[in-house]
Amino acid sequence: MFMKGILLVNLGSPKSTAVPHVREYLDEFLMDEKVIDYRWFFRALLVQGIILNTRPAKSAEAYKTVWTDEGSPLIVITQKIQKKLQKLVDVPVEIGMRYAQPSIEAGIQKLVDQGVSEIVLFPLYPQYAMSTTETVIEKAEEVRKKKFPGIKINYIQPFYNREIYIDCLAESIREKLPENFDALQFSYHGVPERHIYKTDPTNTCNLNDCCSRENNPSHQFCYRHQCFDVTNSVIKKLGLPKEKVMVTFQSRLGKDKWMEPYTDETLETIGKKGIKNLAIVCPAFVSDCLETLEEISVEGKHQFEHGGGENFHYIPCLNDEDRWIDVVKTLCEEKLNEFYLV
Ligand SMILES: C=CC1=C(C)c2cc3[nH]c(cc4nc(cc5[nH]c(cc1n2)c(C)c5CCC(=O)O)C(CCC(=O)O)=C4C)c(C)c3C=C
Ligand SMILES: [Fe+2]
Ligand SMILES: [Fe+2]
Repeated sequence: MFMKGILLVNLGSPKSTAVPHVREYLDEFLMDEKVIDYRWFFRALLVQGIILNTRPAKSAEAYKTVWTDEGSPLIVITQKIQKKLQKLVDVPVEIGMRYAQPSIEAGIQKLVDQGVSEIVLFPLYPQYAMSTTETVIEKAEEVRKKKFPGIKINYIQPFYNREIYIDCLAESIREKLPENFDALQFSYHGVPERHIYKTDPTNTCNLNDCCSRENNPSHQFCYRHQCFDVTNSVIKKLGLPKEKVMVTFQSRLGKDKWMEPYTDETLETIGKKGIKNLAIVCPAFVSDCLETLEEISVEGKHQFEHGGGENFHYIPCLNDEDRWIDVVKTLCEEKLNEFYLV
């Protein structure tokens, strides 16, 4: 009898806010060729020769502002999701991080120690990206082949267009929206434009109208399309007019051209254009983390106020809301059941 289990995978955080730990984490993260997709020599030159000289100290300061007594918000929230899900399913649930600890390997080992040989692995990213879903699957396959050749892994695909997820996100936003707002901004983590072209198997995405066209086969791997699709589906559910909604991309790094418009530049300018009351949500993240709690809630608020805005309202991620745990459960159970079919 094959025993099944679930591995929830998130991005990962440094071990602590100490600069050496942040450096170690950034080194692993940014030396991933699915994240900084230059050839090894140029990646090492950029990451180890330039970025790691200054960024760890700056990032460590940022992490200090969001760190809790229990640790990194991203990891603490992922653990909360694990605990709640574990109460709802009768197979073991563990977590693994793509970078740093607890690793994907440690998560699989914990499952194997409990007798599991068939794993449903859930990359906790609604939209597909080379730097998220793809690198998680690649890493898990590498670990499986090297260390656990006898186990099977079934991967949950990006769920950006699943109705249960859209309903859940829309309801969560509806509950948290302030009574009066001039605009609702959807701020997604950005990626370099090059990544979109690189992962498009059809070579048809022009980073513009193609992302909004219906049924283009490039959509399956187009992060940009998937971000717009989530936005459109959610605002339809909320009954919001398009004129009241903005989509922007945050967290860019380096000198490459990233997807536009940029969140920070938008926040700096919209106040003067008459948007005084802003609500902002970050649906590329299922759990709050440095990029939402510091970059948006704190820095983004300053940028908005600096540019003439008045009321800034950050809408938290789904985190461990019960309705989201139900979605996680449903998506996991679908994949668990597929094991019976093969
Ligand atoms: C949600 C999806 C994410 C995508 C897509 C993504 C791409 C991406 N990120 C970087 C560089 C950095 N990201 C950092 C933090 C970070 N990124 C995500 C998610 C996505 N990244 C999360 C959830 C977090 C937070 C982690 C935490 O511990 O809370 C950081 C580190 C922090 C910092 O120094 O700002 C970097 C660097 C690139 C280059 C990239 C695509 C190519
Ligand atoms: Fe596209
Ligand atoms: Fe990132």
